Amino acid sequence: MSGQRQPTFVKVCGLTQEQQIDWAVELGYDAVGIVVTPKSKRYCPPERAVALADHARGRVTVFAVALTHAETAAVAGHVDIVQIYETADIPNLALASGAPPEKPEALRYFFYDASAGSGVFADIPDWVGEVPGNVVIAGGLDEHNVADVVEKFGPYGVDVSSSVETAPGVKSREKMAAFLAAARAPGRNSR
Ligand SMILES: O=C(O)c1ccccc1N[C@@H]1O[C@H](COP(=O)(O)O)[C@@H](O)[C@H]1O
Repeated sequence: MSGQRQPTFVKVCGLTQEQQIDWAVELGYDAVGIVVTPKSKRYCPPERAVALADHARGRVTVFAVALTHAETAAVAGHVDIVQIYETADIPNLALASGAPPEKPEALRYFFYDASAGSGVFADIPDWVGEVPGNVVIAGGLDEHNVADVVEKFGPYGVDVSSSVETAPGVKSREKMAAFLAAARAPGRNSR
């Protein structure tokens, strides 16, 4: 390691329209998430999810987000990373959980997420700062609390959905810009 600090990885999740992906790319987000579990209020059915993924691919890292591996089957070949709330034997796995991962070394990313898109923030346990690898913190983050979370835990990245919306699945370019600026505020880029 050179000791040089990398900017915090920032993902925006629950995008439902091509324009929202364009905003994420223009603003400089590292990754976008397309939600493919029918249990979500931001659900994109397979045809829409594939269209969105194809629109984004090569411009930004694309995540398919679901509760189970099975829910990602239709879109998995069109995305870079599969983010699910159970383990699976796949190379591009982002495991999301509110509990410590058993095999962090097998993961591309570990998402500490106790919210699953609810937008509710709760105190983050100290063990999150000890998990090795690419740890991304999610769950009720917004432009007002994200800098403190980055400063306290020094995660690889952060993820947001609810707080950059005006309604479920309806992202606001202004809110997305404000969140990104707060996440990468000078002196807070600690990965
Ligand atoms: O966004 C959803 O609807 C969703 C549904 C099921 C699983 C995960 C979901 N989103 C993920 O939730 C977190 C945090 O979201 P929020 O900022 O609290 O609204 C994030 O990791 C999304 O990827």
